[in-house]
Amino acid sequence: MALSEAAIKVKTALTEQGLETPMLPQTHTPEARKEKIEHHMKEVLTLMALDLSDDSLMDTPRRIAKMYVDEIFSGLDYENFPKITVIDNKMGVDEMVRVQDISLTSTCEHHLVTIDGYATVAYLPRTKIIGLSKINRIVRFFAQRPQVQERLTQQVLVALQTLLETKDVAVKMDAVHYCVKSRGVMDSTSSTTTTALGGIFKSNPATRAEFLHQSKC
Ligand SMILES: Nc1nc2c(ncn2[C@@H]2O[C@H](COP(=O)(O)OP(=O)(O)OP(=O)(O)O)[C@@H](O)[C@H]2O)c(=O)[nH]1
Ligand SMILES: [Zn+2]
Repeated sequence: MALSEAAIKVKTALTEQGLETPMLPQTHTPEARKEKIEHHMKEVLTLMALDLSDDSLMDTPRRIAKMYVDEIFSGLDYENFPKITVIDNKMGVDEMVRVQDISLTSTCEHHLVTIDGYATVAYLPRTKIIGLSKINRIVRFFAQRPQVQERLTQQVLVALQTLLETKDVAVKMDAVHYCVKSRGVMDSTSSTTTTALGGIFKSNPATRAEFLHQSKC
């Protein structure tokens, strides 16, 4: 399947800015990927001494393969980039558009455990306006990869800057990392905030403050 024009533009911009996830070219179809992952997951679980002949565990390798390829890591494949609706700003909107409390689950690339949080995204329309749900879908696309929160925040910024043809975009994320909560340092209360500010959100203190202080997350 050919990639959409939006997917190609975003991928190119991320690569040029050194913000693309370290990835190899996709060499297998999704079905072939699932088969191979299932095979290797069987080995991993068997090495952990789990009895995969048990009826509750039997399908776990297949479930994990399907979950990786179709769900939590589907954002590694630009064929899954959301269909984007961008329209010309004929009505001349020039005030901040903000979508807040976008729920976000991702996966930490160091431990492959959950990152759970919220994103707030804002932009100042110039020539283009984007369908609101597409902002949530872009956040979700990049969240469905193994991630570090800083890169995820930047990827959403650059994707929107590219599609909206303006630098005036801001992204803030607040998330709990289960690699910090459920293992390792076992801190159950801390959360991490990251911001990526472009254009006027970076250069103008009032716009920056308006975004940072009014965003709930
Ligand atoms: N900057 C950043 N670090 C992250 C993120 N997610 C996880 N990490 C950190 O990645 C680091 C990996 O450190 P290592 O020392 O190699 O791994 P580890 O031995 O499992 O470390 P501990 O978690 O401290 O037990 C840890 O400090 C994690 O907290 C993220 O989104 N951003
Ligand atoms: Zn981690």
